[in-house]
Amino acid sequence: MPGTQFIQVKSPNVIYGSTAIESTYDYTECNVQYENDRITAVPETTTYNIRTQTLIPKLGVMLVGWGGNNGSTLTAAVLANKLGLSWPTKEGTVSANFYGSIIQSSTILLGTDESHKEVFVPLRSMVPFVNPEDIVFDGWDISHLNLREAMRRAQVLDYHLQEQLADEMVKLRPRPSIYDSTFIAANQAERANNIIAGTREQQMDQIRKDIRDFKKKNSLEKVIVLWTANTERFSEVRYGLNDTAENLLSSIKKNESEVSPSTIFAVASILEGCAYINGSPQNTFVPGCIELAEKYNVPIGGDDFKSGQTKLKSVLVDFLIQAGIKPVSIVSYNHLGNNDGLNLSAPSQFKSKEISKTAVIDDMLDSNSILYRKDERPDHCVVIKYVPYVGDSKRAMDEYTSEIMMGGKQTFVIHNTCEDSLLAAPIILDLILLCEFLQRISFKEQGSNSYVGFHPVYSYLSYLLKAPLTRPGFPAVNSLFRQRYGIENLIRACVGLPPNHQIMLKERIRKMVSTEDLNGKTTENGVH
Ligand SMILES: NC(=O)c1ccc[n+]([C@@H]2O[C@H](COP(=O)([O-])OP(=O)(O)OC[C@H]3O[C@@H](n4cnc5c(N)ncnc54)[C@H](O)[C@@H]3O)[C@@H](O)[C@H]2O)c1
Ligand SMILES: O=P([O-])([O-])O[C@@H]1[C@@H](O)[C@H](O)[C@@H](O)[C@H](O)[C@@H]1O
Repeated sequence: MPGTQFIQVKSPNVIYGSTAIESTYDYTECNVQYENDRITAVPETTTYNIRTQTLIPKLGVMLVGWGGNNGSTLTAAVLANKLGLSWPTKEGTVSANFYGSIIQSSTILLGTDESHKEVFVPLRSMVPFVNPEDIVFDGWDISHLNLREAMRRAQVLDYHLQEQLADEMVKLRPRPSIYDSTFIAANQAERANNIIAGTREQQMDQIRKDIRDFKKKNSLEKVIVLWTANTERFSEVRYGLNDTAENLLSSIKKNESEVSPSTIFAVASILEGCAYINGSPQNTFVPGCIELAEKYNVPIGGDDFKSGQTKLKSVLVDFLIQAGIKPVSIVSYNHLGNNDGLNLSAPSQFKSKEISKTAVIDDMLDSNSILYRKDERPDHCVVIKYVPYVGDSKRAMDEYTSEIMMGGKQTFVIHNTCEDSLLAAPIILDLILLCEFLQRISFKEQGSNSYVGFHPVYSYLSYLLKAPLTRPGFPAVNSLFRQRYGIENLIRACVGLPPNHQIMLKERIRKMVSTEDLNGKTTENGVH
């Protein structure tokens, strides 16, 4: 398989310019109409000119919760790859890699060669992405530990790797952050020694100042802010508080206690023109925050990294229902011993996680009215327990029971050890790289004069998130492979390639042979 040199598409539908790839793409969707008891499908094709800027910006990433297990692990992993580190383990020498990142470690089906062999190429070789090793990291944490101490506290990475990274990681120290003890578990209070004092407006102004300072000090062209801090309880959504952008800004000015730290970070990022991604399950994006992002056209995405137990669920339930098998009972239990688990041991914070872990199958259930009556749901139970000894090595145990033909039952019992931060770190990296890439794409309908970008709610990030935030009025898709196909086929569209349809006619249509091949006589239709 070729290295990661860029794949060139040779077609009249794509031009590789010095600063952009310009493609012409026939986008076809199928509009469904209901007429009494009849359903009608009406295909509709729109031809777009797609422009993908190819100049890669100097990118800065500011992590909220930088000193946590995920934040310190991601920072360490990128640094280890940048330095090309290897380290001894009891199984032998391990080298730094980006396994678990679809952009860094997955491939895409490009087509078939002359021997009909399918050719897969690195996803990142189709269009330019930021090189993770060029990212400049910064961030905030309510804990004052530097990243070397945080990495040690996390107990995620091997000792010999930590030792090699220590001198660089010790230089990184999280900025003071916004702490509100009413939003995260009381058991987090002892960590909170690195805090911005003042009103919500003063705190937001400091966050905005931090972003500008980071950008200027590192001569950055683009900054993305990502929340990987602890799970907050849900904020109340209330008329006059956070239902509109204006009311949300006014509530911050009035120091309203129901405006969460995560929403303040989101507002600060949007006002600074920086994309904001929420890696936790709380409802950071209250309606007023979404409206603000739309008003300033600043990308937002969330919620809650899809890293382990739920990621598997979004595959298994999709497979079962698409196979015409009816899941009737799903029990997802896990225990973990990291600080996230400690925070989640509090009821209000667990509730946020329970919502995101439970809602992930709704779109799949609604997709099959043969198996499920409207609003019929399987028993679905989510349990999370805090067991300090296992640390970041979360132990997930699932039982899926389904009805099969003629009253039969099928039951899966799964034990799934999810190394939480080593699964989440590449997810966070992909959220950053994909979010940055999406900002470089614009569309022009043929015949119109101007190019437009994506709606600021980046639902392409859904593949990486348990509770996908979508544009108001549009449904969430949780099926993992449908989410992945959306990303793949967007990338193909950017270089003028049609979607991967999997019909494979070249193999499956009977071969039309020339009449000379048969018996020297001309037959009517030349068909074998
Ligand atoms: N596989 C996974 O690890 C996974 C998957 C999905 C979601 N998540 C979510 O990601 C988040 C981080 O997970 P983690 O394992 O790194 O947790 P962690 O507790 O190790 O790290 C969170 C960090 O955030 C800090 N923090 C808390 N409130 C803050 C604030 N207001 N401002 C700045 N910093 C703050 C804490 O001091 C801590 O260092 C959690 O919300 C978790 O639910 C994790
Ligand atoms: O992503 P996933 O493994 O389904 O869900 C996980 C939870 O089950 C777990 O308790 C916690 O470690 C993480 O925050 C993550 O959200």
